[in-house]
Amino acid sequence: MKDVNVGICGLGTVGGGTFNVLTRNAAIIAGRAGCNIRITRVASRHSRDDLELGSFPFSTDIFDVVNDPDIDIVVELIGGYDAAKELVLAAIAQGKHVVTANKALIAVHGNEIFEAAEKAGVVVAYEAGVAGGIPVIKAVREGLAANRIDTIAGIINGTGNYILTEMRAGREFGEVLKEAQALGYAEADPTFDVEGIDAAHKLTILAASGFGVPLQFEKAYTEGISGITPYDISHAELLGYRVKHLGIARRRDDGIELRVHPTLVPQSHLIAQVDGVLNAVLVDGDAVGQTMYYGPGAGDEATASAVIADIVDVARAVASNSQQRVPYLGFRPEALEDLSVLPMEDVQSAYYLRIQAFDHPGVLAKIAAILSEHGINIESIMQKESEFKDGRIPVIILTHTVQERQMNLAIEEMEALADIDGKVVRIRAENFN
Ligand SMILES: NC(=O)c1ccc[n+]([C@@H]2O[C@H](COP(=O)([O-])OP(=O)(O)OC[C@H]3O[C@@H](n4cnc5c(N)ncnc54)[C@H](O)[C@@H]3O)[C@@H](O)[C@H]2O)c1
Ligand SMILES: N[C@@H](CCO)C(=O)O
Ligand code: NA
Repeated sequence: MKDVNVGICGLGTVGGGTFNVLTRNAAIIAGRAGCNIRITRVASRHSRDDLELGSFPFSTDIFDVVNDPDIDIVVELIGGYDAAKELVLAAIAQGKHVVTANKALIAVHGNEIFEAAEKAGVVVAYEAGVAGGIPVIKAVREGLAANRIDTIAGIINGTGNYILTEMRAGREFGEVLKEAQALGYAEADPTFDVEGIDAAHKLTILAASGFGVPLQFEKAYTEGISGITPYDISHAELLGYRVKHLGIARRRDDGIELRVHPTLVPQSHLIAQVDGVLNAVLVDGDAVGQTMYYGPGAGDEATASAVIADIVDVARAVASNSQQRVPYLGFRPEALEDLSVLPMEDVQSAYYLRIQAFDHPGVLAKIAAILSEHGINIESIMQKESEFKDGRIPVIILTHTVQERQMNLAIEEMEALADIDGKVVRIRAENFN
């Protein structure tokens, strides 16, 4: 059997997991790949005493991997933008294939990287970057190749889902975030998880590869979970909904909705049942209907599973000298459609609203009149006995689907009423029927 040589850059959570699984399952993997996949070099800022690294060269300089003429595949697991981009472009320039788990890099610099890789005839594979161990890029680019895909939505950040799940059980945000960091789930900068930036990176990649459009991360709408209160989580539950942090991409005739935000989903929907570090991605194709992909979204060996699946794909091509490639974004570059991301005001959604009203006669009628003027229908309304004993009563409303522009105007008018205290809390809601 032929040898295919792999160099790993970055020996942290994912690098360590990749090393361990490739070593432990070498025979199984060789049987599937039809070649021996050998780690012949590792580079990282620090070595790891807990790994049995063996006799191959280890260095602290990642460019030692790129410059090693014997290496066929460079595995980028350092994370971040600048050094990773330099590394990947240098590998491509040397005619080496690249496997990465770095969704930030692909979402922000992917158009440029893929163009360079196409010219050089090398693969840049990124399955581990999207929904961790779930083979969702494989599903979207290959398994669903027959379909026109119009909706991709799901829970695509493990850390955020872990936090929301634990908050539902009454735990405190900061404490749970620290736990997710200790478990190796969180990004180097955990605001990427909590503020939805990481989910927006992944959604950008999913939308591009599912819809066949260029990567447009800078136009994604991103709202995090740091403003979600236990009060709204429990009141959503009373209404039969669960608060989840979702990425939602919709292809419409006039453009693409690309948005990450906390979302109410019916408790009965499969997505509502996805807890902890697990992720789930729902894909709606015109031929197949709705399919859902579920599994661990982060963690060392779960993510390594996806890294190695990409290594196997590339190794098969290297070992058989094949020039056949799956296009980077599922579609040939010349077939990508010039469809741009819609402004958030054009997005359509249902809404959960929490309004702190003073207990004045007629206040409910005024709220209803404002909503009605903007064509917003009420699905249900709940007026709570004041828990604050200060004359304010929370009014909770669930609306039908409406354009965000209309909702913005209605909220502005409600907040201007003397009968209403402070800001109206708004959380979007989706049914995915
Ligand atoms: N942790 C997860 O569950 C997970 C899941 C999917 C994708 N990812 C992605 O995988 C990548 C790695 O994440 P991680 O959690 O393993 O991070 P990590 O911080 O645990 O590991 C990164 C490693 O790279 C090394 N490194 C960083 N920059 C370097 C440089 N310039 N030169 C040499 N070494 C350098 C660090 O010393 C560290 O050992 C990131 O892009 C991340 O977004 C992580
Ligand atoms: N920080 C990311 C890692 C997986 O991409 C998450 O929690 O989902
Ligand atoms: Na994946």
